[in-house]
Amino acid sequence: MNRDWIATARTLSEALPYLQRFTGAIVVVKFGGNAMGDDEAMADFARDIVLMRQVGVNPVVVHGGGPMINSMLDKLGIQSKFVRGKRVTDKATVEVVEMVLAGLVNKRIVQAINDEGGRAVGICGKDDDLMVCEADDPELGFVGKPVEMNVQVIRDLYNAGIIPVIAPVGTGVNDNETFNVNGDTAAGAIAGALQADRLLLLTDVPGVKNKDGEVLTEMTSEQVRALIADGTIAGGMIPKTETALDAIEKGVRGVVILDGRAPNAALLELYTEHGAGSLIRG
Ligand SMILES: Nc1ncnc2c1ncn2[C@@H]1O[C@H](COP(=O)(O)OP(=O)(O)O)[C@@H](O)[C@H]1O
Ligand SMILES: CC(=O)N[C@@H](CCC(=O)OP(=O)(O)O)C(=O)O
Repeated sequence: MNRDWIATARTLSEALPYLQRFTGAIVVVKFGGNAMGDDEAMADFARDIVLMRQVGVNPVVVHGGGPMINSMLDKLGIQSKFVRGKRVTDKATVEVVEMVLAGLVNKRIVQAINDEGGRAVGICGKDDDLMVCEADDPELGFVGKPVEMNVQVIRDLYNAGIIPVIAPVGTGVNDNETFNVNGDTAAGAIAGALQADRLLLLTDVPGVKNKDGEVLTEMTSEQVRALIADGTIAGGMIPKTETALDAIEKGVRGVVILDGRAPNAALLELYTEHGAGSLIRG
């Protein structure tokens, strides 16, 4: 018999304890703009999500799209800068952010999942008042900090067999406000409110690296705080690791930062003994 088939059957058989462990689990997957790649990479991601759903997990996708916002802002001649990993967002910018995230990027992911045979429905933090925000910091303009989460809509969707795909655009406490929420922050707030079993943060590096550039496979909250304090964790990795700490404090059982460009990254993490990326636990 073909050796590859035998190896495939063995891999499936070895996955049994993991399949059992994650049946019924709530797994929030943050899909970062840098992890999205081309159509083939998008289809691979979508297939992994559909497979998770097929084997009894409740996947909840929260996405970013920073590079896609950058390219639209460029086309429109609008400048933007980042402070501590977050985009300074004025009125014109927040309109572009909503258009790109809740529109183009959200629907691209929804379509990719549906093309793989799943049932995805795309929403943003405004739908059913899912994510109510306040201004994070006056210096950042319309950047939102989630202050109230109404996650019943997410439960209603996954209980109906649907995969929710969520854009990190929030509503405000006052009427007619729109906030740009960092994708990691939104994913952490959603995972915390759902008391998720896992939060997977898919990005463009294999994990959190130490001073020597080596990936740390397991970390405690304390170790993460030390790496932020001494500057080893910088740029976009700051909101990501802060999100991890916050989510764990809110009751998420484990947060994994991993390379979304690696084939089948999420499946490797959930269903093999090797795992992938950096696992952060209390
Ligand atoms: N200690 C670190 N370990 C790994 N990546 C780091 C670290 N410090 C800073 N980074 C940077 O953080 C980036 C990931 O954040 P970001 O670009 O915002 O990703 P995403 O768009 O996927 O949310 C990496 O590409 C890397 O350049
Ligand atoms: C406040 C803030 O910075 N919001 C982000 C939202 C998108 C995002 O987080 O995208 P990635 O996950 O691809 O980085 C932004 O404007 O770029």
